[in-house]
Amino acid sequence: MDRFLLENAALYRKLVQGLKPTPLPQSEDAINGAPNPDMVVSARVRPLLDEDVIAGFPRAVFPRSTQTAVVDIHDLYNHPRGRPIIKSSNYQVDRLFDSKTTTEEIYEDLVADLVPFAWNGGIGTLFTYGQTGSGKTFTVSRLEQLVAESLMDGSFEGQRQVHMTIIDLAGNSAYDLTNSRKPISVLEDAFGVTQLAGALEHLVEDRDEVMNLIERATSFRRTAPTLKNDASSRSHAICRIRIKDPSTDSEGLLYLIDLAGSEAARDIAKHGADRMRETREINMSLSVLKDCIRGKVEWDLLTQSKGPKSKQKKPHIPFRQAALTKVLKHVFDPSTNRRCKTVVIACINPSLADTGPSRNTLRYAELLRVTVPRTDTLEPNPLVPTTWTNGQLRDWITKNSGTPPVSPAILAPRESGAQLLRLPPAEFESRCLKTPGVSIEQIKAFRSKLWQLHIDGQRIANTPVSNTEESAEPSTLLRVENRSSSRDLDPTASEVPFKQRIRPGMAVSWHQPPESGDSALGMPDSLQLAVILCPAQAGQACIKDVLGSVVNSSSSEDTQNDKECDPRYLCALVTPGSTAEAYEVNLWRQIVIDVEMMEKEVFLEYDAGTRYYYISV
Ligand SMILES: Nc1ncnc2c1ncn2[C@@H]1O[C@H](COP(=O)(O)OP(=O)(O)OP(=O)(O)O)[C@@H](O)[C@H]1O
Repeated sequence: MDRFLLENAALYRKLVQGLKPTPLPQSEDAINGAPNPDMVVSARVRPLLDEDVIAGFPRAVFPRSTQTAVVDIHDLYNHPRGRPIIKSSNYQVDRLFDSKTTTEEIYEDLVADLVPFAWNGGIGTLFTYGQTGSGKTFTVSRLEQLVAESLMDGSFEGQRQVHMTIIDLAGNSAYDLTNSRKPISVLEDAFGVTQLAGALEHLVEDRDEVMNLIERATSFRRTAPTLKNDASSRSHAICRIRIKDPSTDSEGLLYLIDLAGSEAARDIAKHGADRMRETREINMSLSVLKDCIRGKVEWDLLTQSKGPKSKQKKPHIPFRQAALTKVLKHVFDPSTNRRCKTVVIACINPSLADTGPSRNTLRYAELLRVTVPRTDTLEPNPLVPTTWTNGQLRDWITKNSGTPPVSPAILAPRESGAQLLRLPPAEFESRCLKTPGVSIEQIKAFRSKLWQLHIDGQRIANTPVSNTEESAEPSTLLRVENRSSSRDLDPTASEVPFKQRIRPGMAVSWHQPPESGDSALGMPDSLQLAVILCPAQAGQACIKDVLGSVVNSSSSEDTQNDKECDPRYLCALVTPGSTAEAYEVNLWRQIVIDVEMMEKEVFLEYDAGTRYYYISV
């Protein structure tokens, strides 16, 4: 085959030059949806290397100049009756980098965002994959350096402890690359957490420490010669960076993964049995990885979609089927409910000798793409942020984020309204703070405003349009059914001081008398919130609250005293959730609160997506 290609290289060049632009494929995005900003699938076409040029193989992979992120591969085929012919195929990815793009440009475009995302508690994952010799290690090793520089340059808000582990996986065996490639075990503990038993986790404090670890790991990476690349890696190298916030005990994760090369059948044919088995294992783990990536994206889309979820089939995420995906359990297990951003870089060798594997790599890339429903096909509604396109969102940010306005290009470079609502609060804050002059109070009020609009927007979206006057009554009932807010239904209620209109379901902030001992409730001193359940007198004599106090003390001897005191209410405690600014209502942690101890009414809004309550203004 190689001989046929070399003999016809000049003809091939001529035929490719004479090719008329093939009709553009109808963009899948135009039909199905928009690219998903939480899962970006890109391709990088490396330049032809000197050895390719010397061997005489021409370039066969051509990024389209007329259509973004579409690449053509032109193959040369031997025609049985006549001269060789060209067969072309084209592939669509989210982002395409041609041979002139530098790794620094790719970092800025794709990877730079993952670092603050993980710094603020998210899980950022980067994969490079492709045929051996296509530039995976070249790409990921420079990206690792750039991540280390960004992570350690002190530009992010707050203190973090950064821990690094670097392992590699060859088949089902795992090794610690920072500890002389000592074998380790990938285990799931009793709590379902994947443990890398025996792997060292290094606390790193500056860029040089990170770079030393990466260099040490590279030198221990197991390699075996392949036909394509003398230093080909035959294992998946996983660099895990755990970023812990000591003030909240929460942590973000960053995975940088250089996947083992998938070899072409032509190359495998010349291997021994061991290498064949190894190759099969690599290809199997890549296939499980693909199923997990797609499954997770589909799962996320399902949980964000409207409509009865119980009737929709949940995608299967087979993360236990391969050691690679077991290590990445945090990313794929839907029960962990963590926010994830994933970037895939498919590396492409442009040589005509390698069009088969290049086509496979790009086909795999296309399979990883799961588009999100286009918000511009939903009827846009200025009152429903989930229907906003990026343009509408940017416009709203400019007009509603206060003075100075938050830069929409920094806060929402690509996101739609629905996607911005899913941004973790810390990430939202840190993006806003990049606009000079913006204060933290301004950001909190701005975020509350967006959420308030979103919650009101959900009500609008859920309320059927009523055409008749008689329907006014049922529609009010529907509003009550769909309530997700502690606000009084009567819009004029706020004109009356809250202590004169206390009702079940009202949320209040309150302060404990110092003598009652703050620690008894295990609540942060700064915040005491509760939801009113009923007057304390409604409780039976034997009922006690979480502090062990009798709820209805009017049944005791102090009846007369009590009647003279301020009324008291049995309330449910509101406690912070696992993410910033999110709260849980603890119906079974009840406490009696004197009206005198109540400070003000607060509005709690329930978000069905995260199942937490948020305070709105
Ligand atoms: N964008 C690029 N610009 C210049 N040279 C590149 C580029 N990408 C890769 N190369 C060169 O191509 C060769 C193969 O690259 P690399 O080792 O990164 O491949 P690989 O995909 O990691 O292969 P394997 O899976 O076998 O490890 C190297 O010599 C590398 O320097």
